[in-house]
Amino acid sequence: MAPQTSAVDSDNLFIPLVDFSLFLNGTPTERLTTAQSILKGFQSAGFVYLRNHPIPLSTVSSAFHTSASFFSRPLAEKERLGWTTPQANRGYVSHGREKTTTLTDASEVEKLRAQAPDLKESFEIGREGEEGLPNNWPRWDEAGEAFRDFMIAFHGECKALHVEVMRAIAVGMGLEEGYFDSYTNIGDNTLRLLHYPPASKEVFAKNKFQVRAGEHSDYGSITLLFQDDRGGLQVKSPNGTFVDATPIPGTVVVNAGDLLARWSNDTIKSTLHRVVEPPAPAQGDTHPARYSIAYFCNPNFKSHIEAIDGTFGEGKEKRYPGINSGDYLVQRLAATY
Ligand SMILES: O=C(O)CCC(=O)C(=O)O
Ligand SMILES: [Fe+2]
Repeated sequence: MAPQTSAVDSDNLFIPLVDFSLFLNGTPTERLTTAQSILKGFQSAGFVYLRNHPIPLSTVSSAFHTSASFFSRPLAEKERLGWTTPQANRGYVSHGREKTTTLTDASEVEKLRAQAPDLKESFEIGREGEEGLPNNWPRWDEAGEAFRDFMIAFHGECKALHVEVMRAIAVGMGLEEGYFDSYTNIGDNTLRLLHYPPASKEVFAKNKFQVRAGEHSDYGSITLLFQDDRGGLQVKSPNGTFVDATPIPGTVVVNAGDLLARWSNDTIKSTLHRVVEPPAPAQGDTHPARYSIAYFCNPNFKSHIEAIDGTFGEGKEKRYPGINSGDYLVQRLAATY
């Protein structure tokens, strides 16, 4: 048996910490038991943490550095790369920051930003080569080119991990391991860089509803979430409380999205999560910035999603009609932007 360790074990929320190398390179028995642990994590918590995953830690670390240098650019430069439509779902998203654009003094900008109700900015990167939907790459000479080249490669590495996690789900379900391959091969996935700017303790103390990211579930198949060591991510437990999903260095947090829950006839859970004031003490009056990188995976946009074999029949009815993956995503994005 693969050892059962937990990343989170609180209030009936048990999120397993799984050694993914045992799925990729283990004995047939290790591969099977690892796949079963992963599936069980998605069925009970909707979340798993994977360690020893195939994306080198140095690559993840470079992704964070590259992201931080992107967000450190002047707001006006980033706003030129602005997100446009749910169909494109690419570009820079600033929340509650537009009013600061006329300020030039950095400390004034910082003060205003700390008071603003929405405490994050993001940059969305889609698949290269999707017809008519180019990425909004920055045109900042070498820095812009280096950013683009790095992120295209990182998108590809995350795409490969999506394929493998879906294979683990297939094996865990007792299906042929390539069952999902024809849904994951195109890579219609979105890489989202996230920056939660420094926020004063007071902003949170003043308003108990103040969060860095409001509670939500993700939309697609799975999300790969890389977080820094600040903390603040919380996952809703079966008891209805929010439990800290504490960062564990070297791991990637993987959670199931709504479309996978639907695809699995609700045997897999898509669980609510949010980002709140970090548990770590602020430096003086201010919490430092937090960075995270979310890679939202989807079945190929052209795929038709019908309940997975084995999740219905023998007294279990099919709960949802079939749906096109791309239409589903656009419909969900249109409701939130
Ligand atoms: O920043 C995080 O840790 C979570 C972000 C998230 O849940 C999302 O963007 O969907
Ligand atoms: Fe999320």
